Amino acid sequence: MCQRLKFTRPKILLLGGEGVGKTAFAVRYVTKRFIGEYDASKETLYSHRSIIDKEDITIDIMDISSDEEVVLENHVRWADGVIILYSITDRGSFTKLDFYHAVVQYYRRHHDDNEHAYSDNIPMLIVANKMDLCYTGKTISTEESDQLCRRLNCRKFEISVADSPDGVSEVVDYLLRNIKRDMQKVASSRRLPFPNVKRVFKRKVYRSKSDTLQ
Ligand SMILES: Nc1nc2c(ncn2[C@@H]2O[C@H](COP(=O)(O)OP(=O)(O)OP(=O)(O)O)[C@@H](O)[C@H]2O)c(=O)[nH]1
Repeated sequence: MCQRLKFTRPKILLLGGEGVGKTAFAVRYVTKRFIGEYDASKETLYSHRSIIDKEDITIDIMDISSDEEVVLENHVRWADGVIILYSITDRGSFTKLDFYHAVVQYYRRHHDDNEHAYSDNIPMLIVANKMDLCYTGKTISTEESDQLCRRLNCRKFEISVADSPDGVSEVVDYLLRNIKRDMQKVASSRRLPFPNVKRVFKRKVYRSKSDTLQ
């Protein structure tokens, strides 16, 4: 179950190793610009208005630079969707994908908070960033990362935040549609008893009408 069923303000969390391009990704999405050097501040929340499938929404994107347990726990529970980035030039950041994936799953499934029920299956994507550097020598191959993403059951996107804003938009739009679909699924499963009640009620009315006619 998910505690938020309204798509008007979806929340996206960016995770990934140091220097993979999380801030560059968020700034690119919000401003369409790539400025090269970014503040390595602890966490920044970016808010951006956009039209998705004719809906006017505000998207919150959280960029955190900490692997502290409590920080990860709070933000994973805050999010409606997660993007895990790695840099194709940094094997350490690729190896960390398993860790972030496990952390997200763990904190969505284990909590003492009875007031909120969190969605276990939060939409999660993997982004291979810095594809503009793919010809420079030691990089993570597409085949290797495909294999890992299949095992983690995550959709992967290969982009270069530096090269163009298109990949970033494609990733965010894809995640937003998945968040929306999940929220609609939960909302309709909560509405389910009502059509059943209606059907039973209609049947009763019909039966009592036909009783009077006979
Ligand atoms: N070549 C190339 N460099 C990139 C790309 N995306 C980001 N960078 C560079 O990578 C460096 C780190 O980017 P950041 O956005 O600060 O990375 P981060 O993940 O937020 O880093 P931390 O907050 O320190 O964890 C910067 O120098 C960026 O200019 C890309 O697609 N290609």
